[in-house]
Amino acid sequence: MTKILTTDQIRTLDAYTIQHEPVASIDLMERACRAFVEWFIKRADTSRRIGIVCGTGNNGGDGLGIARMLLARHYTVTVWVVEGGKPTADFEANRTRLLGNVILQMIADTPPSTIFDTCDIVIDALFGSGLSRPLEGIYAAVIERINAAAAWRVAVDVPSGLRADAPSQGAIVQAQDTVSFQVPKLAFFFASNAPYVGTWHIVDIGLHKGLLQDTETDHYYVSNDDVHRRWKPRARFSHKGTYGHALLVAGSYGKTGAAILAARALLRAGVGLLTIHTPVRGYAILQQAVPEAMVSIDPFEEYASTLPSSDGYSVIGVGPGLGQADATVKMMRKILETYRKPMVIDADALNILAAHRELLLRVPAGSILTPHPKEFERLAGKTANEFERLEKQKELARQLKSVVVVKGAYTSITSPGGVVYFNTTGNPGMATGGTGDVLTGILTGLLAQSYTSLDAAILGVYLHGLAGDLATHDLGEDSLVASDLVTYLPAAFLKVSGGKS
Ligand SMILES: NC(=O)C1=CN([C@@H]2O[C@H](COP(=O)(O)OP(=O)(O)OC[C@H]3O[C@@H](n4cnc5c(N)ncnc54)[C@H](OP(=O)(O)O)[C@@H]3O)[C@@H](O)[C@H]2O)[C@H](O)CC1
Ligand SMILES: [K+]
Repeated sequence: MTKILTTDQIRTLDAYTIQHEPVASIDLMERACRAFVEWFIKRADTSRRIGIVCGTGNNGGDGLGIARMLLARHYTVTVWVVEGGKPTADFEANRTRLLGNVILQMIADTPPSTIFDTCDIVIDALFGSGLSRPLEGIYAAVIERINAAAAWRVAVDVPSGLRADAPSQGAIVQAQDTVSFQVPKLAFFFASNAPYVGTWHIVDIGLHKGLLQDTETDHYYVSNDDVHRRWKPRARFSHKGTYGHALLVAGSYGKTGAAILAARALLRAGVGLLTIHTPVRGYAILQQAVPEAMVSIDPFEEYASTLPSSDGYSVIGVGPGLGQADATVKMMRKILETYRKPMVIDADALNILAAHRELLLRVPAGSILTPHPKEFERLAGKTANEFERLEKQKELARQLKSVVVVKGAYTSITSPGGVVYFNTTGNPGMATGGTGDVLTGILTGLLAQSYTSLDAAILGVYLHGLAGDLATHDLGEDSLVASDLVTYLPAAFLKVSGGKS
């Protein structure tokens, strides 16, 4: 797992590195500038006219150092400094080092709208992790000009105006790319900040490895290696019983497709045996569409009302296309009163829990809940921003002793212990009906194979998004449909298992 640290933790790491490497602060800044420039010159040649907008803190100091290095590589660079804050020592040191290479353009008042017209690229080095309040006045005016420029906007460390660890207000640079030092910031993982952060990139600036390792955090993001470590190869002498028998309670009249998608994904996730419980109207369709599954037929025609005994199943996945009929609510109540093993609860099953809160506390420990933001709001209440929502998500996971997965651009997975894992696969092509049903199937299939609920969630969410990425590679984003995720799931497993699955 790769850590996401707070700005206070990064500051502590800075100070510790300076003291124990040891390295002078200005030389650590030099390392940051060099790391940024190494990244930058791979993406822009010297024909591109560059503007660098600096504050007077260390983010601005980075900007001056970057200017000096790009000038030395024969780039055309214009440097603006927005006057206002007390210059830091490292800013001054880099201002001195830049003397003679370029005339600094000082900005004291609102600049003309044409100020950045001659720039192909604007590098934002106004503010970084030191931002402590909304930007106003001259800073807001300059940011307005930066955002209006037709240039490619690249932010140094953090887009100016964005708080790294808290909700942001006021003027914020809308960067297409953010090049951040050593670790990403929590704000990068919230959909509402995507217009400011753009695509984020991490460059290593050699902060003290030992302390980095020992620094505790509750926030991680998931990489392929992490997921590979969680995937379990199959033993040679195993049989279908080894891989569990899942019960999928899904489908209602007009929404049998959700049950088909979830069932197919469940099977592709490797479950040993699958039984689908569905109303009469779904029986023939499911037997035809998913021949590998057995079907348990509900006495009701159009929606599920009565579960067969839930014994003998390793896991129950409930929700896709279920509907919220009274008889279905009664069935949910019965399941939650009698079944005590982990469940995967999604879609209408979540909405039933939200509408009948006494049922929420009956969720068996070790379950996985998979709400999208709207379903989460119904479960946990409205929140002002994604930071607040994340705290509620941790609280719900703790309360239910279960894993809560909130689906989104960076799906977040919260453990009962309050640790959060941000997924890093997936793409906008997956914003299409049925992808949630596929995820429910994958998670149920993994849980049936005795993955812990946290491993099943981290592995399953990653595989789901990876299948989407592999599908998009061949099909594009516009035409992606939920069934493609099932089709590409085997390829995702092969990638995660290093070809051994
Ligand atoms: N390990 C690393 O990541 C390294 C990062 N580096 C760079 O350093 C910056 C952080 O630099 P810092 O000087 O701490 O802060 P900023 O440059 O972001 O901001 C400068 C000061 O501005 C003041 N401030 C805060 N909010 C506002 C505001 N809304 N309006 C006006 N001024 C504001 C604040 O001072 P106050 O005393 O006023 O609070 C800031 O100190 C990091 O982002 C990297 O770019 C190093 O180069 C190397 C290591
Ligand atoms: K910045």
